[in-house]
Amino acid sequence: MSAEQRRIVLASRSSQLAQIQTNIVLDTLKSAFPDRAFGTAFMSTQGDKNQSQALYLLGGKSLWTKELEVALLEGEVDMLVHSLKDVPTALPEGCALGAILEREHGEDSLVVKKGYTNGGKTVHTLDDLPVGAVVGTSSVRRVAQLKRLYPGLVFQDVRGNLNTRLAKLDDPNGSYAALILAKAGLVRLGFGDRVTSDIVAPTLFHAVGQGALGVEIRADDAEARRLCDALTHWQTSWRCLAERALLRVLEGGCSVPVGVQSELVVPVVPGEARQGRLRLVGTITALDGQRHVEREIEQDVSSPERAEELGAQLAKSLVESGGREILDEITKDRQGRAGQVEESVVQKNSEYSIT
Ligand SMILES: NCc1[nH]cc(CCC(=O)O)c1CC(=O)O
Repeated sequence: MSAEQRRIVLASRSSQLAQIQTNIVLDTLKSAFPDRAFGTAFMSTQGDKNQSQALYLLGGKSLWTKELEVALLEGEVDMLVHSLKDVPTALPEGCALGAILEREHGEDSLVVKKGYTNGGKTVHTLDDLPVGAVVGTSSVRRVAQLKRLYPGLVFQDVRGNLNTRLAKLDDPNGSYAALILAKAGLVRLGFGDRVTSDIVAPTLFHAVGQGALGVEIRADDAEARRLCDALTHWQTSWRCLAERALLRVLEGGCSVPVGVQSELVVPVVPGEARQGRLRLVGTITALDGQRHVEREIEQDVSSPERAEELGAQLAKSLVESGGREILDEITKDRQGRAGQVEESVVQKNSEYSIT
């Protein structure tokens, strides 16, 4: 290895979860390329700065990524480590997804308040909660899907980083009986023991890309792309590319009530080219939970492009079976309520140091 090799700088948001995720990628790269030099940079984004406005009304799809992309395109950093679910389906000109890492937990989890009981009975699942119990989540996807099945529960917004949210939950004077959070985030932050139960499909379809890490690079950076190949888990990648293709057709970000479930069954045939049977389920739910469309597609795929085609095909089927009306209604509602929210001009973020 030559000494002139450039140092590769990984960057992410400065939240604790983002830093842990960046270090996961850093460690993987270091062990795959022990002779190379790597650095990290952490910065805050629009989403971090605006903690009071409901995510649903903030609207912008690039809340968590824009400032980072500016630094990437200016060549100050080389790889952005994101929770894939926060990455818009359309990337800015010059940016590309270099890697998608293995998804260990795609599902959502219920976290019940410490010491909370329903009339003396332990609460394990949503079914054990009493009518009127307050469940905290800031995701319209979760609220829409769960309102439909649990009309007796009260869903309330909760913001802040995970530590803040858990503190709000456990506050003896607080109003939440439980929270719903992505399992992946809880586990990575070391709060896996707080998971009371998982909430999975068909009760709750998770978000597109949930639980997987994505690495964004400059589209023309061949070296970064090569390093990314060592990070990619192709099975997760094909599943997530299909999920993202579905969302791209629906023109939504992480703040639309679109849920998915995917599975790639790979035949055990040593030496054969990559292939598998991809099953993808997609859902669109009205914000009040009254209408819900659910469609499924299953096919043998032998390339990521084919997986994406399947996702796009499923999106069309969702749109044609009532999804279009639900999405149009949400757009109208949002335009009415968020008229005053301006997309702020994103400037270069100078409050970070590369280490
Ligand atoms: N925007 C929130 C967000 N983005 C990624 C995660 C968790 C990690 C993941 O889903 O990969 C979370 C928190 C949550 O939804 O509970």
